[in-house]
Amino acid sequence: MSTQPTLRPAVLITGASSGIGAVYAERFARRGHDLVLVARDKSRLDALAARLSETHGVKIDVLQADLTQPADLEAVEARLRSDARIGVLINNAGMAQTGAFVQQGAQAIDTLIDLNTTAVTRLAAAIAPRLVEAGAGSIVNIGSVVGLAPELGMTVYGATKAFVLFLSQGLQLELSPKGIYVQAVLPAATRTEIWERAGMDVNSLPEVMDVEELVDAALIGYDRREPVTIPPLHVAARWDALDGARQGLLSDIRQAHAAERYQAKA
Ligand SMILES: NC(=O)C1=CN([C@@H]2O[C@H](COP(=O)(O)OP(=O)(O)OC[C@H]3O[C@@H](n4cnc5c(N)ncnc54)[C@H](OP(=O)(O)O)[C@@H]3O)[C@@H](O)[C@H]2O)C=CC1
Ligand SMILES: N[C@@H](C=O)C(=O)O
Repeated sequence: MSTQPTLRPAVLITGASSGIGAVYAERFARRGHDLVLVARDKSRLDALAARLSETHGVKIDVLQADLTQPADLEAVEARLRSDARIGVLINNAGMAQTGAFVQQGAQAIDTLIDLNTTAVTRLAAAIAPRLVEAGAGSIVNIGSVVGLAPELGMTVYGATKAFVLFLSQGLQLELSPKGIYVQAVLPAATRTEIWERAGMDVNSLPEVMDVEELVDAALIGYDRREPVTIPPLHVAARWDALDGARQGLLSDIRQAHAAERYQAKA
């Protein structure tokens, strides 16, 4: 990686070996950012890094890591803590899981939660103090519209993505006043390997977005500093209404007593 000072922060992207992460890598390289690419498949990362650095003239480091493995996760955390050039974290690595809840084994549940929630939180926690100290930087967390409302066969996956949205909104509250931009991106079905990896045929879906269109839309939200970007949502007011209703509900929470409908009848 360059030791030359640069105006553009380096970007660390998890899950950069394919799909959404690989397109983020290409787009940030095109914008002139140096990159740190993270995933398990080193040969794919090396090939992407070689192509992007040759095409765009940026410096690219590859960090092979299985983010469900404690030692690997710690290595990425250490990089985020110590490398002052990294000013943007794209928390993208994730996996899907479908099927009935009663059929899911403990190991599969652990792996899903470790990758989709624990790693996302730990990596944000690793970079945040340094960004706060600098008073600048961005954290982008890739959630999913599946995290907005429960769907049959997606219970644990959806719960992990609801966590990502909640985490992002909490980080916005805490970090925005300190100059940090936090974005939650919520794709719907997008044409990537995630479907095949989870044993699903993407071609059986009625509608699918191309991955380049998804990332380009997410980057428009990023450039506008949107807190929540939902590229497939065609009526933006729907999100405002949902978020507003949640805040409205909070105004009717009274902590001192149970609501009248829960008062024991005399
Ligand atoms: N595609 C879709 O329809 C949607 C996707 N999303 C979200 O987008 C994100 C990216 O997924 P997408 O691009 O679609 O899928 P892909 O399967 O194409 O990409 C997933 C990326 O995560 C990496 N990854 C998987 N497991 C691990 C692990 N244990 N440790 C480190 N890296 C890992 C993979 O690389 P490697 O195998 O080399 O480790 C790969 O680079 C995910 O968070 C997903 O939930 C959200 C909504 C819809
Ligand atoms: N990744 C997809 C589900 O498997 C999604 O979030 O839509």
